[in-house]
Amino acid sequence: MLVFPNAKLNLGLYITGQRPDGFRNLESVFVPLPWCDALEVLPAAESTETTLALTGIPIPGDPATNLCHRAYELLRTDFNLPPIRQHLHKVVPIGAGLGGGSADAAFALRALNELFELDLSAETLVGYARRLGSDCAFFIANKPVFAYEKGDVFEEISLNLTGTACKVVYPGLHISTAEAYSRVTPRTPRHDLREALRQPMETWRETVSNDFEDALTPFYPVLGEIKEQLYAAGATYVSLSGSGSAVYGLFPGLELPPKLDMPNGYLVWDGRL
Ligand SMILES: C[C@@](CO)(OP(=O)(O)O)[C@H](O)COP(=O)(O)OP(=O)(O)OC[C@H]1O[C@@H](n2ccc(N)nc2=O)[C@H](O)[C@@H]1O
Ligand SMILES: Nc1ncnc2c1ncn2[C@@H]1O[C@H](COP(=O)(O)OP(=O)(O)O)[C@@H](O)[C@H]1O
Repeated sequence: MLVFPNAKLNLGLYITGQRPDGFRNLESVFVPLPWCDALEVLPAAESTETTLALTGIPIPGDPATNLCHRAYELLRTDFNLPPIRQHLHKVVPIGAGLGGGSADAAFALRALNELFELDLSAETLVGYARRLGSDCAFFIANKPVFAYEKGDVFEEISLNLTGTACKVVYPGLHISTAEAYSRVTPRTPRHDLREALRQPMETWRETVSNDFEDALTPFYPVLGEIKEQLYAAGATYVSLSGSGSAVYGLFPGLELPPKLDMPNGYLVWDGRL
């Protein structure tokens, strides 16, 4: 089975409080971004070992800790799964705030559910996904949601950005999620996010922000430079996604975003949501 795990964008992100379990409470809107990896999941012969082949962008860390493998191991604790062969071709940049690793894990859970006819409901898959990472559960239903608590509890929203031209710029900076959280002091959001997003996109620049962007830009000024470039190119709304370092611009009304020259080593995605 071949699946294409997509990335996500955060529209607004507020760190609202410290939790007793050490994590932070947050509020954000998650939107699917069709920048995709490719993941193949196949049953392997009974006598062979489970394998994971990795191509594309190199993923730091031991492959045994790869989220695709961890998704399989998690289901194997509850179900009698045969050995499998997985091949992940990595395209979405890592540590970019685009949730690529979490998407791989969620799509692996979904693929295993189908391939081995486990008949797990979306709700049950969400339960497994939560155990692999806070972002992971989003990719089970994979549609725009208002996320709160650890970013793993969702409410439907009626926001529709389908077809909006979008440019995502990843400057090659790997910012770990843990580092990003350590730089933010929780506070009450100045604007109600759902209410702000109901207003015309032209107003979002003043009312929709990302607490990580404010905390990280002084340490990584390149984030501010990319933001200025995207606004100068005509974007209506620009923001850091998640904990960075990818910065995106939305260009409603255009077929595709304008071309921009970026330094070598930057990865750029142009397309429509
Ligand atoms: C910041 C967000 C926003 O969408 O996305 P990314 O920028 O990573 O894509 C998420 O909260 C990232 O969630 P995820 O990437 O799944 O993080 P996890 O693996 O669960 O946690 C990594 C580390 O981040 C911190 N963490 C994470 C989530 C949270 N609500 N509070 C935290 O304090 C903890 O230090 C934790 O050990
Ligand atoms: N399949 C995977 N793809 C990307 N990163 C993975 C994967 N499996 C494990 N990881 C680990 O997850 C971390 C980055 O996760 P990712 O979702 O790409 O970033 P972010 O949370 O910033 O969006 C890295 O430390 C990486 O080693």
